[in-house]
Amino acid sequence: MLAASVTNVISSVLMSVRYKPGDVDFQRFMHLMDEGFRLFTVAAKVNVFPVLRFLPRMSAAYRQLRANRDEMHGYFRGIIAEHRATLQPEGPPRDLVDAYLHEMMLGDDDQSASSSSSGSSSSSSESDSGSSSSSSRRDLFCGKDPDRQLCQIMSDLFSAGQETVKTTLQWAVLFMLHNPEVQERVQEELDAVLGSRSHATLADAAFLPYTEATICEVLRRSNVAGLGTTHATTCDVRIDNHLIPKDTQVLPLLWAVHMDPELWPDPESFRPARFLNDQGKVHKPEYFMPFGIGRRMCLGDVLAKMEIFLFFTSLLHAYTLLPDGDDLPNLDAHVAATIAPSTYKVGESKTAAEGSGVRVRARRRRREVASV
Ligand code: HEM
Repeated sequence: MLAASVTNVISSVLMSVRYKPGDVDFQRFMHLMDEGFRLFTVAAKVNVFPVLRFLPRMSAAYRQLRANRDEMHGYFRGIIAEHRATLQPEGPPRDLVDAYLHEMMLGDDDQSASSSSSGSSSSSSESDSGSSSSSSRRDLFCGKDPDRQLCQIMSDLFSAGQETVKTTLQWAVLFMLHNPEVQERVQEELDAVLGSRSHATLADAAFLPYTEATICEVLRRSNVAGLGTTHATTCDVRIDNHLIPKDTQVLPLLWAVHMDPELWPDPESFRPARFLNDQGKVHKPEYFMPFGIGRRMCLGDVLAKMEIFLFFTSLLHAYTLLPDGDDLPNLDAHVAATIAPSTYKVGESKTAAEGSGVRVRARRRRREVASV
């Protein structure tokens, strides 16, 4: 259920599509995504030891990854074709696909303008700059097959935007089961600020410091993207006594930053108060970096923070999350492209979503509490 909700955010932004959990397209998508993340961890070792690509298991993983990517791109090509057929060139873009198609059309206009001006007049500084901007636009759209670049952008945003937010919410629920006193304090704050309103809006965030601190602690403690992504040194770098030569691939281990006991005393324990100052206001130290840092930090951090806030507050305002039975689910993590919790149940299923990893029943919160 979480996967469907989170997927609908990114798929609306990208291509104005929304899925129901039982949709065949959606099920297939989730399968390709899950398999992709699993195979990626197998195949990624080849980046470090290229000789491994000759092992049958590795080459099979690569072949399957390629087949899955082609299937996904085939689906995206269908969406792009539909968009092209219904595109309003002068209208506001409906989504990212429209915005991209608009840019492509501008690229085509630039190209025809620059070829007609180069045929009719001698070069001027203006036409020089015009042709260089149109050629860079053409480069951006990958020359012969511009839709391929768009398909890849859609795949990247889909996989980066869906898995991370879904997994963070799964951790959030799990930490609430383990820390009922935190859950209760978040609910008290929501009751006080929202009153009888059914859910928070983004404008409420500034008045919910404990809730925001709790979300920060979920992001720190879960380390969903704890391995960062690969970067490279642009010059020789020395750290303590280690020389990292120019052009070395480097993985920023965000997990180590967030679990460093010198920065976060008792780092294993879940304590939202770490992110509150003496006045009870949210304080985020510079070494809190769940979305990375610098120019290539997460492109979706703003969207992700909005989504996590809205989903988390909606859940906790409507439900109290309880463990299924007496035993708490464990906090063991599965390390793949992301760091995810093991499958677990929450209470009994109210909505009987068979096959989902998270089952939220929990009591509907007493409305009289909300109105106090
Ligand atoms: C809780 C949710 C998320 C977390 C924890 C997260 C974390 C990260 C991290 C650590 C990086 C690597 C930064 C670096 O290399 O230094 C990254 C990159 C990226 N993320 Fe996210 N992310 C999240 C959600 C999203 C969403 C919702 C989107 C898309 C809408 C997204 C799109 C991307 C993209 C495109 C990159 C690559 C950026 C680049 O290389 O320039 N992420 N993310």
